[in-house]
Amino acid sequence: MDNIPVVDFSPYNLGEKGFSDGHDVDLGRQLKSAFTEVGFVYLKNTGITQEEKWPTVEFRDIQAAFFQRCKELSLRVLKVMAHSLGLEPQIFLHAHRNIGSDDNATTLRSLYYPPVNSELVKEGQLRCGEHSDYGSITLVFQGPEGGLQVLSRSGDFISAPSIPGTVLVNIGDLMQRWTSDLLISSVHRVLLPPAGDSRSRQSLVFFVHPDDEALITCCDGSNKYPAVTGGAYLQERFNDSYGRK
Ligand SMILES: O=C(O)CCC(=O)C(=O)O
Ligand SMILES: [Fe+2]
Repeated sequence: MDNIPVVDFSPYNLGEKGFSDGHDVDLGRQLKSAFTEVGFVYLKNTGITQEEKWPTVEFRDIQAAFFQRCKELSLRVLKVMAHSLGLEPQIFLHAHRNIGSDDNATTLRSLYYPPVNSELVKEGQLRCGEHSDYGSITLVFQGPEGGLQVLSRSGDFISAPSIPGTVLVNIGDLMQRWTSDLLISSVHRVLLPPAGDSRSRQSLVFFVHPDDEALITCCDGSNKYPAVTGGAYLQERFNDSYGRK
């Protein structure tokens, strides 16, 4: 699979109550296949609408409500993931009980990329450098400008444009470790706009992390990676990134 699949999330749409009952095998299979092969998926019919993405008025209240919607969607995705891997359905949810509190590092970030003067651009410059995300999963809401690219297994960068009516979801490094490298945390980047395109770029990104105290052990029972708490893992990654020993 060398493109990012679009998967219909209707069975777990936020408008549907009682998602804890039963599960959709087909949806789980599609999600698992996307996360094992590309590490990214577009979810459609999530219940989060196009309009909700772009809060403009009464920002704080809207932001808090949007955070809550993202949290709920993330928990549903984590639940389907657990099912799809044949794991105890609550395994990921149990480790994400404190999203939105001080004991959990999950954040909603508003990322503004200023306009670029193409005459000043140097060879190889990017809007956002190549990286993978640290946490469990990430929800990405992009504007229409596009520019996001994902490194595929074959070694090529593939475009991940904004697809109206979908939420782009990707696996983070800690989830890859948790699943003993079954689900993949793909490297991605944001390109500069094409020459002459002087638009800014706006995205909203919901980075999901397990609770600081949650103990993450390889879910297949192997000892591929030692157990680590969500908090300690994140601290380690920040230390590496920011050069602190
Ligand atoms: O702005 C985007 O579309 C994605 C940014 C990103 O990958 C990140 O901040 O981790
Ligand atoms: Fe990222």
